Amino acid sequence: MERAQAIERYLQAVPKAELHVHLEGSILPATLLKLAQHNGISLPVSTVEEARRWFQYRDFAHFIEIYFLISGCLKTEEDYELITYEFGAEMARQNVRYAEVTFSPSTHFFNMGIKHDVYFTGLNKGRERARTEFGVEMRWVFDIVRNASSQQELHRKADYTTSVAIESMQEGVIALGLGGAEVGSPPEQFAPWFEKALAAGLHSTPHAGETVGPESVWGALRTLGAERIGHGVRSIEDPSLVKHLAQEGIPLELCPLSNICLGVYKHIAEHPLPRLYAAGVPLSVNSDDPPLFNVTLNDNVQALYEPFHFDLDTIDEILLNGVRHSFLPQERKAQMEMAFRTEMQKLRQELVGS
Ligand SMILES: O=c1[nH]cnc2c1ncn2[C@@H]1O[C@H](CO)[C@@H](O)[C@H]1O
Repeated sequence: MERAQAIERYLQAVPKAELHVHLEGSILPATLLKLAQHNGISLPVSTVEEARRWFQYRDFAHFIEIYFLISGCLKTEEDYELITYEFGAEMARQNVRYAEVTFSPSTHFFNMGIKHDVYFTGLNKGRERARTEFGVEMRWVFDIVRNASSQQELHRKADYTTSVAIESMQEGVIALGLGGAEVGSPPEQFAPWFEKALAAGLHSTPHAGETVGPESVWGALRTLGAERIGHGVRSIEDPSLVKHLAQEGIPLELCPLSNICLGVYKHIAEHPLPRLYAAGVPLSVNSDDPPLFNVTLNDNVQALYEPFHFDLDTIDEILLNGVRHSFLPQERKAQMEMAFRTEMQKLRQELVGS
């Protein structure tokens, strides 16, 4: 029994890097209630307990509905600064040293009327305070929200997201993403914006293969220049795609507990992560929208030990993938991987004895 507890303590303490986590999906419930009240937004819940029960989803569309409501609770620069600062505090609690954090500018600009310099000044003030106070580093992934009521709206949102992402490259934005409901919104139509973003020097990491099958991952690889895939978990359904991902070394940003909470898989024991790993597909473990699933990144990491039964050396390698698959410059990645390895060895001796 105590070995299992020692391993749990080790997995909490070990340094990590996270590549797939949404800022608006990480707002702490108590903070969300305060923001809603302060900004005159009426939510169907008024206590943290009620919020936790509210975070149960009938299906993906229901999740997006709640996600949209939550995004609407943000109004001032201070609100954006607060949620980013608190995100940094949570990183420190999980021993996450580096995170590439997804944010959806078009929801705030078009749906809530918040100007770029309001939300982005807040985001970067919060990011800087978290760096100074907790020693955690964040970079931004701005994602195009794929759902729109018309082609014209889709173009407007994609144009806006891509241009603010390119404009903000010197202030921490490192990649263009693609989020929202995949059903009925295949990746191919977003090729022009990803072409523009890649040409400007941004990286490409669209969501694909989460709520739809392998064809969406093929589409993201072939037409969006995807260097990583958000989720991509349903690649498992196409052996030729699994082989391609392994041979080309294209990383998947897996979020196992998110897939259970959103009904992609019924039980964690049937999640394809072990099969993808065994097939040689590069993968990292991420939390996606932790408070919205009432879990933490460390709960996702713990799943590698129980129920996936990976040994600690393998778990350490999967955690180091969070550094290796990041969009940091090569030398920064090498430094960070070295520092993580040294700390892992020390913690393995101290906490597990092996
Ligand atoms: O797991 C996810 N898949 C797709 N979109 C997600 C996920 N988590 C959060 N979002 C967010 O949902 C919004 C849709 O309007 C987007 O902001 C997207 O980033």
